[in-house]
Amino acid sequence: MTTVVESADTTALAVHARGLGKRYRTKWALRECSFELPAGRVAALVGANGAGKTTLMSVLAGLLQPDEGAAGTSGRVAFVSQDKPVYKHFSAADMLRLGAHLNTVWDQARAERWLERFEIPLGKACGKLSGGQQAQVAFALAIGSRPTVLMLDEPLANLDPLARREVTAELLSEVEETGMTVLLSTHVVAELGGVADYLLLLAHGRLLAGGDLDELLERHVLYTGPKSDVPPALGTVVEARHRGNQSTFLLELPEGQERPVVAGQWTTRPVTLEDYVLAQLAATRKGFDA
Ligand SMILES: Nc1ncnc2c1ncn2[C@@H]1O[C@H](COP(=O)(O)OP(=O)(O)OP(=O)(O)O)[C@@H](O)[C@H]1O
Repeated sequence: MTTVVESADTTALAVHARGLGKRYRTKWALRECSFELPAGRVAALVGANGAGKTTLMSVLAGLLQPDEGAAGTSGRVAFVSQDKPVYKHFSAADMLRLGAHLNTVWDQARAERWLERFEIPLGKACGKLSGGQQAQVAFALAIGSRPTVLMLDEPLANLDPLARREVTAELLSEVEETGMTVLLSTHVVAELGGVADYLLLLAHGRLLAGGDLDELLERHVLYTGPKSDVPPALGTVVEARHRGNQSTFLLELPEGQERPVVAGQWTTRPVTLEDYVLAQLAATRKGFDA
């Protein structure tokens, strides 16, 4: 579903959540979720299957009522849900006409530009387009509504590797051009390096990490060296892996501590988004943080 919501809240923050919680019957899908997403950022919402990403986006988009806490978004919000439905008998051009009819603010040129960029035939019935092409029609519709906050649930899921790279690049240039804020959920974190600058990491319905991505990664370091039960420096072990005679530790450094220099056979390298997310997912799966 593509939904556009006009919000009365026009604070400087693009999205905020305070103590947000949502349950389905008795089971909490989201709990005590608080964060502030500044305007103009590209935020990656990541977490294992069932972590609560869709639930969070649906609450933020106003499609689900929270059971506790509150959330707000500034300006116009467009939400493209995971299934990205388009009317099967409508062509892409018909879908854009529908977008123009349903939205109070509409940028036909921008929507058409997106379709041209990805070589989506305008006249063909959407039902005859591939899954990835249908997703592009849904994105064009969302972009055409000129949102201030664009929320995309698994936008990269149906796309081939090249299209994934091009969609993220295109989103980034839309952000630069329009100043909009993007919140996208994904399992394909490798593609988000250099694109996302803010991270929201959910585990079991709770926000495990949230904030500026550079700052977050800066506080972490990855060590590889001879097999050892303990890391070569002080810090909180996010993940320890032991293979053969080798150990790898991903550490969160104590607040304010400089990156330590380690001697001997240990090597260190900066932590990437993928390193960090995989380590956190592995840790929560093992129950360390659950
Ligand atoms: N309509 C529903 N009724 C009951 N439980 C639900 C419903 N929707 C989601 N849930 C449950 O809420 C939890 C969070 O689901 P959600 O779809 O938000 O996770 P997700 O992080 O988006 O997962 P995925 O990565 O698999 O898409 C899961 O335990 C799920 O089973």
